[in-house]
Amino acid sequence: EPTATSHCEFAVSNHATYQISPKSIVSDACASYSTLEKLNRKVKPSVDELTKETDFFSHYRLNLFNKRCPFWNDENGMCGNIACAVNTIDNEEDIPKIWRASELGKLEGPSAKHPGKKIQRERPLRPLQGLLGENVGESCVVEYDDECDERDYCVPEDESAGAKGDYVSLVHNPERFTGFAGEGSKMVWDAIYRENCFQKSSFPSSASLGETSPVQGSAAQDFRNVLQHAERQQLQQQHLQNPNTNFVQTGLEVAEECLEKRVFYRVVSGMHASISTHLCWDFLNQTTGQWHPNLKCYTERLHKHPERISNLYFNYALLTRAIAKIGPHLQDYTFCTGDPDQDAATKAKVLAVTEGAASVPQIFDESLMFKNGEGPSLKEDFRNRFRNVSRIMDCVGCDKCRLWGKVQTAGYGAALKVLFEFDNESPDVPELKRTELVALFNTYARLSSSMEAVRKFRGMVEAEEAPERAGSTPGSSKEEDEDWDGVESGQEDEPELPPKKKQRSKPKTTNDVFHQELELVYKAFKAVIRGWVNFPKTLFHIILSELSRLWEYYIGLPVTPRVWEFRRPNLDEL
Ligand SMILES: Cc1cc2nc3c(=O)[nH]c(=O)nc-3n(C[C@H](O)[C@H](O)[C@H](O)COP(=O)(O)OP(=O)(O)OC[C@H]3O[C@@H](n4cnc5c(N)ncnc54)[C@H](O)[C@@H]3O)c2cc1C
Repeated sequence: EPTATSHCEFAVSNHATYQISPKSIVSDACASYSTLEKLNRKVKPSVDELTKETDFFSHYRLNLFNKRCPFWNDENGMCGNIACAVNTIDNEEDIPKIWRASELGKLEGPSAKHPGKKIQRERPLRPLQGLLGENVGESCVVEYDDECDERDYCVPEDESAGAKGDYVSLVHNPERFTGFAGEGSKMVWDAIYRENCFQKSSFPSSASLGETSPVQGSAAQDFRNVLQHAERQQLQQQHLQNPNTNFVQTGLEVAEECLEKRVFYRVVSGMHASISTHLCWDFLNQTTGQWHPNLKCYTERLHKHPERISNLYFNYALLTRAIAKIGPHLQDYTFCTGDPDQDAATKAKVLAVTEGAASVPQIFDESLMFKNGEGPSLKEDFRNRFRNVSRIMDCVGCDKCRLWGKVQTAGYGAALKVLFEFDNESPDVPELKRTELVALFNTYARLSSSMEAVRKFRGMVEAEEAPERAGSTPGSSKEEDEDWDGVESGQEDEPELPPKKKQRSKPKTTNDVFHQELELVYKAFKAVIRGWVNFPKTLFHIILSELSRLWEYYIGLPVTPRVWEFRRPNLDEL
């Protein structure tokens, strides 16, 4: 199995790298799918314990109701316009009220207002006066310091004057199907993805790590390469005449995706994939009222789009790195001022998670980002866009979706802050606020449970596709698990499958084996022919790039590193 270290380089983002196979490396991160899954199996119990069983991490303070959607005109404040309305099925009137989207989206469980300074002073140990429940340690929940820092990637929840928000229980409001759909959700997702349009000037060519190599490019790509080459030469000429000339190119290079922009997109898409996974896993059939995993929902939204699953795994790698990095800074953190026992227990649980996350080194290398000359302005742009995504969350017209949307954007924001603002060598380390820590660890827990759900869904898909293997428990056939992570499954909460899937399979006939073999031979034949057909084009690109390198050498310029190599074909693609 490829380990994190043996492949720790930025892979080329082409479709083949999205092949969801245990050995594939998640591009832009440095770990294979199976390494990440194995890590998740190890760390998930601690993550669940931390987020479900500690007062500190199971409550979140946010301003859920008093903020206006700043992006489109809505007279009624909270996205009350028709486009934002929650709707899934046409005849909602016909279904019982409790199964309607409007009900499903409502917040559940206890909630409490942020106490004013006076109450905080008078009742330091019970500032919420038992509103979240008698057993909740309020000194673990209330956040006293409301200051925010310009290094934040999210809009701090306490930004608007006066409204400090409410404390809500994350355990009482699981992220699951709510029925929020249609124009309302589409507008929000569209607005979020629009934030990915970075300014061209933010991207110097040196940031274009991992760009598609000419060997795999199209004709348009070749054309771009030639133009870029000419442009680079022109700049170099100018630089020779005037050493003050800036080496930043004028825009052609942004047709390529630079690493930072790709990371931004992947974070958003991975978050979207995680939300989709949860709503498909905890799905309500609004006509029968039954909650169950919805395989069709998963297949349509995720399985048919392996790049979305790849983005989900990428986010897991990114957050794992952030959690591992923050670990040492939490050794001296006080989680509960008024309850030393709970404080110690919470810290022990936090450290179990951070140490688990640190057990696979080099999962993501943040030092490769924002490191060139334009780093600071690019970082600024990156941060502002991320803040905008947080603001867009106020346009989500369903309370529970808005809650989890805000928790997760704050969680990714905190992760980015840890990755890009924490320098372990420097004494100037920004402090993470309570809200940020809660969001960070809960977002990690969301990704962790999405990965587990994807693993089980994958097993269900395989069981559907290969009925002869249906005798084994879905998602945990010994053979498959050994492929994926080298351990036998044994999860007690495997989903119930329809009865037909549980029947023992009939033994394979010679005919079945013959057809399977024939299919493999056909696929191998296709792969060979495809290789032959592509060979002249590949050769042409190799010659072109070598000539260009030769020319650079001849005129005394630094020679561009070679972009092609001999590699064995990837048999996973068969
Ligand atoms: C912030 C937020 C939180 C939400 N939380 C919940 C929730 O908790 N429960 C719930 O039931 N619903 C929730 N929703 C609604 C849910 O995400 C979907 O919008 C809804 O189920 C409708 O789905 P859809 O099939 O129309 O496609 P959508 O998921 O709305 O996707 C819109 C379009 O985006 C593209 N797309 C989809 N997934 C990805 C991806 N991963 N990467 C890149 N592009 C993609 C596709 O082209 C798709 O057509 C939430 C929506 C938002 C905006």
